Amino acid sequence: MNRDDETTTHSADARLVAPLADGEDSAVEAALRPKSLDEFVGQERVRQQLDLVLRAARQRGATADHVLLSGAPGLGKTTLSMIIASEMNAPIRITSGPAIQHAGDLAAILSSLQEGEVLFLDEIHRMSRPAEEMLYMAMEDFRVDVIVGKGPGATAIPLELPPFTLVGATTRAGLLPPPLRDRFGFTAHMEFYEPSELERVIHRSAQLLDVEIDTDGAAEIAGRSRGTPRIANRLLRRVRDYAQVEADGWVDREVAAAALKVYEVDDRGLDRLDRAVLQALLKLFGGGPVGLSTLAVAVGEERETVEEVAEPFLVREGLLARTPRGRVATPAAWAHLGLVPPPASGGGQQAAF
Ligand SMILES: Nc1ncnc2c1ncn2[C@@H]1O[C@H](COP(=O)(O)OP(=O)(O)OP(=O)(O)O)[C@@H](O)[C@H]1O
Repeated sequence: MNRDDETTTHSADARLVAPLADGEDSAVEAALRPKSLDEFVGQERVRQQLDLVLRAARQRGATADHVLLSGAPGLGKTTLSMIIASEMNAPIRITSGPAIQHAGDLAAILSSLQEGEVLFLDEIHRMSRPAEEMLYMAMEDFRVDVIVGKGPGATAIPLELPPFTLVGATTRAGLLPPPLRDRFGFTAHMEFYEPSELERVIHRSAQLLDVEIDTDGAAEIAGRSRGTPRIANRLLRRVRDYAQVEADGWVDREVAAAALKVYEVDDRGLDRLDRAVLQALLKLFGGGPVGLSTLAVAVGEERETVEEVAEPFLVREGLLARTPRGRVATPAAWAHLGLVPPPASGGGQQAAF
């Protein structure tokens, strides 16, 4: 799923549990970002490996190897790139694949880098082909060929670059051409966070935002955050509003649960759209199988919204299965909505999932 897909639908935009940043997130996130590897919660394996890569580079007095970070939105790729720069005591330049449509755009950025600078290229899989090819040489030889002129008279002028560290981020490592993937010295896949890790994220953010929260309150929010720190931080801010107005600013389990009920985020992190999809699947179609288009019409949404915004989380949670014959609810979906599968229909088929 790319950003365009996720942001074109109004349902996706308005969602409290959307993994992509909204305007408010961007304003607050800078204040909540961990500044060092020690402060970065979870992702133990990635953290350990990255720590070694950076320490070794520092000891050698060299620029760190290029790093590729892959994983879903909101798991901390931008944060980690800033940490890499700060651990290497280097400046950072931030850009993204869609912003680099021409090789010349990339040449301009690369030629203005300082020695040792970190270049963070978000959504690297969305860069144009000519820019991508220029990047190969830049990564490997710290050199680019700038083409001057057009047609038979065009000449390539080689341009030396200072050594730099490229940090590429992608939600879809599988879309990267192998020659690009192979040029990264270190590749890290970021996983969704465990509830206990999200609890630590929430406690840390609560402290920075001056929110009083107890362990149970943090656990309640963590369980609804869909494994994603960005969502955890966003839910915390909404709970803070509720607590301020209704509970003297204090957040415990009851306050967190009551707040998130107001915002229609249930105890598993499903929101209204997710539940509408499940409810239609169970109540109107007996648990499926039902075609995606039919399901979308039943919930009054675009096909893409159901497929790209609601379904990935439902599938990940084991509530819905995509089969060649259509969408099918799992036994967990019936249980989650407190419904009993009809004996003669979906129930039997669902046992297979
Ligand atoms: N491991 C972590 N510990 C604490 N906070 C985290 C962690 N990972 C992410 N966050 C917080 O979550 C928010 C989103 O993180 P970030 O912007 O780095 O995600 P991202 O993976 O780059 O997302 P996107 O791809 O959508 O830009 C930030 O506010 C950041 O502080």
